[in-house]
Amino acid sequence: MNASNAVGGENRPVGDPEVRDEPGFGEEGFVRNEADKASHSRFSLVNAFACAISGLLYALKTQRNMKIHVAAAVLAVILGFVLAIDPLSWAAVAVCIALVPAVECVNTALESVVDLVSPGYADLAKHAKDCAAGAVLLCAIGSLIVACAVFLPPAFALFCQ
Ligand SMILES: Nc1ncnc2c1ncn2[C@@H]1O[C@H](COP(=O)(O)OP(=O)(O)OP(=O)(O)O)[C@@H](O)[C@H]1O
Repeated sequence: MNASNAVGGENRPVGDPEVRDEPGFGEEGFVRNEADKASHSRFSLVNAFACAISGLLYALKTQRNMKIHVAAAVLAVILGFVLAIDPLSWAAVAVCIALVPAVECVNTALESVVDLVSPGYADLAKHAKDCAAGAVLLCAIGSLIVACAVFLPPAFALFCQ
């Protein structure tokens, strides 16, 4: 299947120079096609970071769950300082803080691709989205267990002394 887009209801290849200048393709109409990838001419490390940050911001803006993950991460960091957790506990908290939003980003990416290729109902689309949501749920449950293991003992010690 050829990569294409539907600006203004038309389907044209993403490498079409006219498409690059149209709204909806980044502020500078930035789109990479196969020729760009082969030449590596237009894609610096800064571009790569900018795209990654743009993806994180997109997920944060559009996904309610992402906002919840970020709020939980902020709460975990505050609790970590208040309860003076040890370095190993900080490492466990840091892994959870990175892992859950990362999986949510992958979930968001998968939802976007599914919506692109299957705008109407399809059993496979349902399974794909449900599995991705399941992955987020598993990570969130694991992180909750880690949070209980890390924060509950020092919290009890603090309030029961
Ligand atoms: N094209 C489709 N075909 C079949 N079922 C779909 C389709 N799109 C969505 N669904 C069903 O609706 C659910 C919610 O999909 P939606 O795209 O609204 O994700 P969401 O509300 O952002 O979910 P999440 O909370 O996991 O981010 C999916 O898990 C799936 O069961």
